[in-house]
Amino acid sequence: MKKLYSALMTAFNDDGSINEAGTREMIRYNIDVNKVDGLYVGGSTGENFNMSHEQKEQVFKIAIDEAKNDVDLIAQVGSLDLNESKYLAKFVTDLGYPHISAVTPFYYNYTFEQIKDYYNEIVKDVDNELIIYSIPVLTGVSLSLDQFAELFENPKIIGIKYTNADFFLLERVRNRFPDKLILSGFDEMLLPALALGVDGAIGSTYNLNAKRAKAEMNAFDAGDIDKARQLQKDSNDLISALIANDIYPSLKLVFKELGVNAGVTKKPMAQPTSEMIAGAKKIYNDYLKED
Ligand SMILES: CC(=O)N[C@@H]([C@@H](O)[C@H](O)[C@H](O)CO)[C@@H](O)CC(=O)C(=O)O
Repeated sequence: MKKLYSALMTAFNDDGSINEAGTREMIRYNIDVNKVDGLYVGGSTGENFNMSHEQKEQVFKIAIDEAKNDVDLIAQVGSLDLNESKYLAKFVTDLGYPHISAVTPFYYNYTFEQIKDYYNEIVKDVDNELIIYSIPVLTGVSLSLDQFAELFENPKIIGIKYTNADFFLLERVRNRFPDKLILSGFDEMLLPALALGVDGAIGSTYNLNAKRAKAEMNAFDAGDIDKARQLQKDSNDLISALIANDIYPSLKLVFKELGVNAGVTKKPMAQPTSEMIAGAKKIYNDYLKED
C-alpha cells in the first residue's frame, strides 16, 4: 500500500511565535480525520527555513509528543548550517523520530562532492536513516541519476523525497534503485508519480485533501485509471485555486474553515488579507465542503 504523508504546517501567532495549540490541532486532524500514514515535520510547508533554531526544536518536540506512535514521522533537519543539521539529526533521533530527511544544501553553489559530504556528515554519528529532500524548484540543486547512486552508497541514505517534475529521471531512479524509498512531492503530479512506481507521497495539500489523494491511490492500485484521473483533476482544481489564492496562507485559512485553528504564516510570508479570506471560504465551499 502506498503511504500518504502530510507535510506538517506550523501555526504561528501574529508576532511570529509558535502557536502550539494550533500546531497540535493540525497534527490531530491529520491523524484522526485525514488518517494519514505519516507526517513530514520541518519541511517547506512547515516554514522550517523561516524559523529560529529554538523554534525548530520546539516544533520537533510538539510533533512527536502529539503524534506519539500514531503515525510515521520524518524529521527534516536540513539547514544552511551543517552543524545545525548534525545537531538536529541527533536531537530528533534522541526524541524518537524513526526517519530523518535533509534538503539538498542550497544558496551557495556547492559542488556535488560538498553535497555528498553534507549528507554523509549528517548521518555519520546518528543511528537513523536519511531521506534526501530533492526540490530543485526551490533550491536550484538538481541531482543526476549517477549522483543519487553515489549518495546511496551510504547504506544510511534510504530514499528520496522527489519534488521534481522530471519524470524521465524519476523512471530512471525508480528502476535503478528498486529497493530505495521514493516519495513523490508534487501533489498535482501524484498520478504520474504513482504510474512510475513511487512508494507514496508527501505534500502540503494532503492536510486538506487527504481523502481524495487516498482514494486516488486506491483507484490506481485497483487499476481504475479513469477514476484516478478524475480524482487528480478534482485535486488539481483545488490546488490551482490554492496557488491562485497564495497557497501558504490559504492552506491555513482553509484549515480554519474545517474548524482547525491553523494560526497564520510567519513574516515575510504573506499575512491574511480580506481577499485571501474570501478566497479561502470559496475554496472550502467549492472543493472541500461535504454535503
Ligand atoms: C514547493 C512546495 O511547497 N512543495 C510541496 C507541495 O506539496 C506543493 O505545496 C504542492 O504540490 C502544491 O504545489 C511539497 O513538496 C513540500 C513539502 O512536502 C514540504 O513541506 O517539505
